[in-house]
Amino acid sequence: MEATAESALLPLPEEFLDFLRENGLDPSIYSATESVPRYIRVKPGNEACLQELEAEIKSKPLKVEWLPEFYSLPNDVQIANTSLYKQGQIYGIDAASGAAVSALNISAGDHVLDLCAAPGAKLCMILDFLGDSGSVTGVDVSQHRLAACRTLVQKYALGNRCRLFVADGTTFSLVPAKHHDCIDKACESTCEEKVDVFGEWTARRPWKERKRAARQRKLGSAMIGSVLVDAECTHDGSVRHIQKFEQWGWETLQQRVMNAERTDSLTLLQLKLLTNGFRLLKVGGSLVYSTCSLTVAQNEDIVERFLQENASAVLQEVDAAKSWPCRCGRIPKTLRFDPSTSQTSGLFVAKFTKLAL
Ligand SMILES: C[S@@+](CC[C@H](N)C(=O)[O-])C[C@H]1O[C@@H](n2cnc3c(N)ncnc32)[C@H](O)[C@@H]1O
Repeated sequence: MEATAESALLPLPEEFLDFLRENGLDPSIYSATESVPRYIRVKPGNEACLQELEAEIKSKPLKVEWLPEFYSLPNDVQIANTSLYKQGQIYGIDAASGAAVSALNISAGDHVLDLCAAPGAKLCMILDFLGDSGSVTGVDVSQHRLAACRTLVQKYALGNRCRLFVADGTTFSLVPAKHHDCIDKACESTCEEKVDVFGEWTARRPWKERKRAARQRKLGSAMIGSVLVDAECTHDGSVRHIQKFEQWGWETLQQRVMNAERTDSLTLLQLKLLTNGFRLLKVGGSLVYSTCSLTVAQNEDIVERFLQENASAVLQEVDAAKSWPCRCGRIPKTLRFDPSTSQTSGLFVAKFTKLAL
């Protein structure tokens, strides 16, 4: 695959540039990678430890003024070997991902559903927001990715308010099929097989608390005030992800990102995940739909189709976004982060609430 003059500065194949043009995306996004820093989030209350980090990496973490607890580092700094990372005091998470979680406006005591939870950076942030009350239910269809999520939750000592399920988010119900009757046949087959594989995981909790949690589970979706649908997508907005194809081979990029059939089935999956997440949301609650794709097909088109099919859904303004370095999507109130506008990874964010009809 040969690079054209236009792509001379970009190590991108012509097919990918065509994909970007077809989706109205500016290829120069991918040349802004040098200016996109690496981001970390500090566990709440641990900001004093940053001096130690500075000494270790020999670079000063810079406060991200628009997002509490976030700091930027030069993009070539590796944090995996730092003692603060190993001790579970800092997280590696892009600022745009942090913004998607912030958009939910979670407060202590909320019950939150994370429908595509693994590997779990956003789920950990939600748990940190909740503090000592409320709960998070994390769901992911991939067993090995959810195992990584579980490891992360344990590392950051956040297990007490979290339960994780290997299940299909398009049919997941809060009360798993293993213990209760399923709502429909499709759910039955998917949930039973998947939930049995991994089961429900929680850290050890006192008996009283478990009893209360079981009561809350019975109340089911009436409790779910916030839902995050960070949907599976082509990841084309993640420049770091796209760069990895240089090693993996550009032909895999063709299969995973540009394959039209795969994209069609992905958009269907995205719509189903959004629809099911919304079904489980209580009236007046908030749902954030996000993807790390920048294509309209996986973002605004999904939002439009979803709004057409769900009369009780309305788009909401993300108030905090007034001070965020992002731009509006094609639909008012939706948000787009990208490397050149935001100096973050690419991310689309739409926030909905549910009306009582
Ligand atoms: C963009 S990633 C989520 C990242 C995660 N929110 C985080 O912050 O680490 C999308 C996830 O969706 C999961 N997924 C794909 N299809 C799914 C489905 N039908 N139900 C639930 N999860 C699914 C994938 O396994 C993947 O882990």
